[in-house]
Amino acid sequence: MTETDPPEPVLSARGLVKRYGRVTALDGADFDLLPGEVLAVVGDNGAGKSSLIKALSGALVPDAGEVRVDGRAVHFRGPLDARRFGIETVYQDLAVAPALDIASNMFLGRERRRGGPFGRWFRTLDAGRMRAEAQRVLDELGIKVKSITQPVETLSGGQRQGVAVARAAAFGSKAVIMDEPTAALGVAEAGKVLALIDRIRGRGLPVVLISHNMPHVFEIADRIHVHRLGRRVAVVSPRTHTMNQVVGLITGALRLTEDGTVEEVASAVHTGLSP
Ligand SMILES: Nc1ncnc2c1ncn2[C@@H]1O[C@H](COP(=O)(O)OP(=O)(O)OP(=O)(O)O)[C@@H](O)[C@H]1O
Repeated sequence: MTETDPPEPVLSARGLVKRYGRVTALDGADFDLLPGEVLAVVGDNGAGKSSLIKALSGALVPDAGEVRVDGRAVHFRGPLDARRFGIETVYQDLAVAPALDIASNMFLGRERRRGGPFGRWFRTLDAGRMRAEAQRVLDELGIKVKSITQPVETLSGGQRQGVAVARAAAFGSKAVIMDEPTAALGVAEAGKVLALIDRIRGRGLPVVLISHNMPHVFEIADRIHVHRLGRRVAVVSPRTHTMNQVVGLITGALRLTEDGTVEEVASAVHTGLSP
């Protein structure tokens, strides 16, 4: 690789297809996540964004196409397969167990056992170690809570989202994928989640962010993947393109040319169908 070569994507996909009966959710979708970046995925309702990230996180098995990790083809049969590759996903519906405390939530399904015969034979949990580790991750990410032992149901929406994001950041070693992490939050709490994403990027972990919130996307993303009708139609930078242009790409009013500029898509009236 020379200095001018683009970096190898950490996570990528080529030609993904997913059909639900007559509906084509993914229609030959490509995807590339570069090291250390925040990549926003934007698109209209039904464009196939969720289907795309489900394929990348193992929650959906595509009918055709390929997912690659560090350039090598992988075949995820479920979310656990993706996790084994260090790909963690935070879903829109906040997969936390409300009655359990913060530390238990962070280690849900990955509990630490005590060493020695107790851990081995009685499967005794190492609560102290889990609490200490959970606290360390929260501190590192700047998430403030009263106590690591408080039930998650006593937290605000933003704090809960923080716990879900912290869990992904703690276990993700390759990439963190987030589906609308700020959708249900107020302005202040959404700001904190954006700051959290920034810190995760600061630790060198790339983040995929699905969002309908254009100001958030422009605030945090390094690049923007525009999804339309089941496939990637453009990748642009918030530094070189405006929000209006991105909205035009989403609706199909604009398209990206080879040199990276955008142009209006001629309507039927302009295409010679009428004199
Ligand atoms: N399990 C399913 N069964 C049937 N159709 C589905 C299923 N999941 C998604 N679809 C359809 O596939 C298309 C793409 O859906 P998808 O959820 O991926 O889009 P999206 O861009 O994430 O939309 P939104 O922004 O509204 O969440 C839609 O037409 C949707 O109705």
